[in-house]
Formats: sequence, C-alpha cells, structure tokens
Amino acid sequence: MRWQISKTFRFEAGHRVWKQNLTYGRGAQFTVTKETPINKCVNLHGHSYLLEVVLGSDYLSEQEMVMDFHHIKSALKDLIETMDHSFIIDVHDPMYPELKELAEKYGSLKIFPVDFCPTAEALAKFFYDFLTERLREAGLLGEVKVVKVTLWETATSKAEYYGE
Ligand SMILES: Nc1nc2c(c(=O)[nH]1)N=C([C@H](O)[C@H](O)COP(=O)(O)OP(=O)(O)OP(=O)(O)O)CN2
Repeated sequence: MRWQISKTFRFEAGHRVWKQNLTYGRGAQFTVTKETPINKCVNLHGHSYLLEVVLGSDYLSEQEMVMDFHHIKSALKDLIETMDHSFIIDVHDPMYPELKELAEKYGSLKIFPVDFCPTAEALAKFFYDFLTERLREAGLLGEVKVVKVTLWETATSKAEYYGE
C-alpha cells in the first residue's frame, strides 16, 4: 500500500477474560512462582480502550485522500457508541446467562455479547472484520483496505491484527 492513514478512537468498557489460566498453556513455563498465580483477568474489570484503525490504498481519491478521516469516524461511530460503557461478554462464558438476566432485570448493565473470549487480540480482529465488512458493503474494498487494527487495553498492553 503506497498510502496508509489512521484514526484512533477511545471507549470505556468492561470485560472478563474467562479463559485466562496462568498455570498452563503457551508461555506458562516463564511464570515460576511458589504460589499459584492469580488469574486476575477472570474478574469483571474495565479498560479505557484505545483503538487505532489503519487504512491503506495505492491510489488517492479525486480529493487526494485515501478516505476522509470523517468517514472513517462515521463508519465506526455506531459500533463505538454501542460498546462504550458496555460490558463485553462471550456468549460461551459460564457467567453469560446470569449477567444477561441481571442486565434484563436492572437495565443498568449494558452487555455487549460476542462469540469469542474478549481478549485484546480477539477484539482487534473483531474491529478489523467489522470495518472490512463496512468497506465491502460500500463497494470500496477494491480501492481501500484495512491494513491493521491496534487495540490498547492498558498503557502497557496492546494487540495488533493485520488480517489474513
Ligand atoms: N495476550 C493477552 N494477555 C492478556 C490479555 C489479553 O487480552 N491478551 N488480557 C489480560 C487482562 O485483561 C488485563 O487487563 C491486561 O493484563 P496485564 O497487561 O497483565 O495488566 P497489568 O495491569 O498487570 O499490566 P502491568 O502494566 O504489567 O502492571 C491479561 N492478559
């Protein structure tokens, strides 16, 4: 891609990484402690998420742009607003049925169900796929592509997704 542009978005949301288990799996050999490590991310907790989407094109439009930043904002606006102050939860999470019930009962728990464990990696792919689909629907995929999506969960942790 000869040009790349990016736009960042902020939103606040809760989640829980219900699959976290620090006692086994990829890299667990590096975590050597006398006590069993605590899986703190299985707790319901929240983040000030920072999302960056990078769009690329080999050709500029007649306006000398990959795409107006304003339109990128518009393409993601509804999704970001829906996710803001929500609790992102995997429908396969054992807590999902009860959280859904609580949400229905009190109306002050805005759940955002997804069908994956909401890690930074999986959420980055989720945004990538969403924006790619929006471009496809608009007939723009031949001209503009989503190059990369980066999602910061904390000031020190982020995931990047580049598509297939
Ligand atoms: N590969 C991933 N690992 C972890 C994820 C993730 O999405 N992908 N998520 C979490 C937790 O949700 C957590 O919020 C972030 O974890 P971590 O960086 O360990 O948070 P800390 O506050 O402890 O960071 P420090 O800056 O190192 O104190 C866990 N792992």
